[in-house]
Amino acid sequence: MKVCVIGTGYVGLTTGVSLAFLGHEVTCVDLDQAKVDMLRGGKCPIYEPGMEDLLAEAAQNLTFTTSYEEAVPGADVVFVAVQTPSAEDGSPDLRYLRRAAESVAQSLNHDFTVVVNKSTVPIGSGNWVDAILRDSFVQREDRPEGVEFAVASNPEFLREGNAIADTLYPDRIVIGSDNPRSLEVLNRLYRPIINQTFTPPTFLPRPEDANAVPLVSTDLASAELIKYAANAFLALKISYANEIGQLAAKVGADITEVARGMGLDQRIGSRFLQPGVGWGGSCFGKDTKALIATASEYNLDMPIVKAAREVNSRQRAIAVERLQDELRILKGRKIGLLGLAFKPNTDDLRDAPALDIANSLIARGARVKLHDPVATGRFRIEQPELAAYLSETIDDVFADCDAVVLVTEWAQYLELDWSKFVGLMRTPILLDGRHVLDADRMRRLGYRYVAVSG
Ligand SMILES: NC(=O)c1ccc[n+]([C@@H]2O[C@H](COP(=O)([O-])OP(=O)(O)OC[C@H]3O[C@@H](n4cnc5c(N)ncnc54)[C@H](O)[C@@H]3O)[C@@H](O)[C@H]2O)c1
Ligand SMILES: O=c1ccn([C@@H]2O[C@H](COP(=O)(O)OP(=O)(O)O[C@H]3O[C@H](CO)[C@@H](O)[C@H](O)[C@H]3O)[C@@H](O)[C@H]2O)c(=O)[nH]1
Repeated sequence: MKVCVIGTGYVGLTTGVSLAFLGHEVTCVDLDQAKVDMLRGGKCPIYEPGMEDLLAEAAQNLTFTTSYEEAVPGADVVFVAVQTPSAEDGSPDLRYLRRAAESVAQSLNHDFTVVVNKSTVPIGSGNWVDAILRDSFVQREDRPEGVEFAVASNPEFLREGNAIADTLYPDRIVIGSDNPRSLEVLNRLYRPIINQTFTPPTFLPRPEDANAVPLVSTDLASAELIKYAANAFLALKISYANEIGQLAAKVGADITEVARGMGLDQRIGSRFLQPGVGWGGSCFGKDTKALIATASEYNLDMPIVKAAREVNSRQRAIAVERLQDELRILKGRKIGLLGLAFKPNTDDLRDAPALDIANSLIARGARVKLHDPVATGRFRIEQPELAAYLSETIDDVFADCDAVVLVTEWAQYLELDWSKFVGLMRTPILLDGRHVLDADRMRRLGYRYVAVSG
């Protein structure tokens, strides 16, 4: 099938490259010429494991352009995957979506095109996009005859760092549509994934437990709400683990053991109970805020979602308090942070806990040293005022340091020979921001091991 994808960020690029890999003819549009140039050269503008390999495997079915006219005409499906960041009042800023929809309408010329919203958007946006498309289309002087289109919602559930596996082997596919023809088109598009009939990429074999993928076919509003409800649930699951973690620290319980004991109950499940400095990234913060903003439009309070947000920001503050408890005075102390990206296997720094922790330490007069195995290039561009604090080497982070915080659990850090670094520190305080290090072993090596919850 002929597919167009608007936006080549984390979601658009993964969607476009994966569909091309499955054999569809895909054209990806982005307004950012630099991104398009990189992608044309086979280079990936984001750090996403496997993406360059998949780009290479799918190259014959893939085109990148800045031109809607080159991409939209003749497409059976147009995915819109532009950013929807938070506006001042917490609601999503839909400017990028509006502009994309207006541009799509200028180039529609096929007998039937499904315009699929993949961006995370407030409930009701499907109808809003439909209205923009129709208004813009009827105003076209060159409006072709016999053109039909319909809007569908197909929320995305990929995790950064795991984007390709989440796309090829998803837990479910959700399609919201009030139009049977759209459903039929999207069913056809996704059939290789739904039935798991494709040959897996060489670098990413099909997991042994991969089964046929459930398709949730529903109305537009329900599909849009599923996305927010799922993200808010995951966010509050982590916040709950962190809230219990604070109590565990007071009563002398081990939150890792508590989370394990809870998670083995299949009704609870062990995933997303990892305690620590809490969640960051471009989605949980923005989407919980948006859910609260949408509910307030209907005079509805969302106390559980609000509490999840509160607990999450408290965790970042607690990390700094733990250091203060250990060192008493933070002014003049040298504190190293290991990990800047909001989680491992990505260079995404959006709402990364490390940024708040670093800024808070600097505000208290500490001298910070920042390290990340992958995200420093992006960090220099996005956080120029903090760039001077970057360390090139792990030795430099530890040298003469009063405390080191493991903020992001990159494999490189977990696999460090920790015995090598303890002697470099002025005081060997190690704050485990993710509860992933072996506390007993670290203590045996001479560290004063402290965790965020405990
Ligand atoms: N990042 C994730 O893990 C993730 C997962 C699921 C859902 N989402 C949602 O998907 C959407 C996209 O997120 P993202 O992280 O991929 O964003 P992103 O910022 O990485 O990428 C958006 C891309 O769209 C391009 N763009 C903006 N306006 C455009 C236009 N009018 N025409 C063409 N290109 C345009 C930008 O240049 C950018 O490259 C958001 O709504 C987000 O909430 C994100
Ligand atoms: O037990 C856990 C699990 C995660 N995290 C943190 O939570 C954040 C989010 O992690 P993750 O969900 O793995 O990453 P994202 O790429 O932000 O993915 C989330 O947000 C996406 C955007 O909407 C959705 O598509 C995904 O389904 C959803 O998991 C990160 O800071 C993690 O460090 C924890 O603190 N404890």
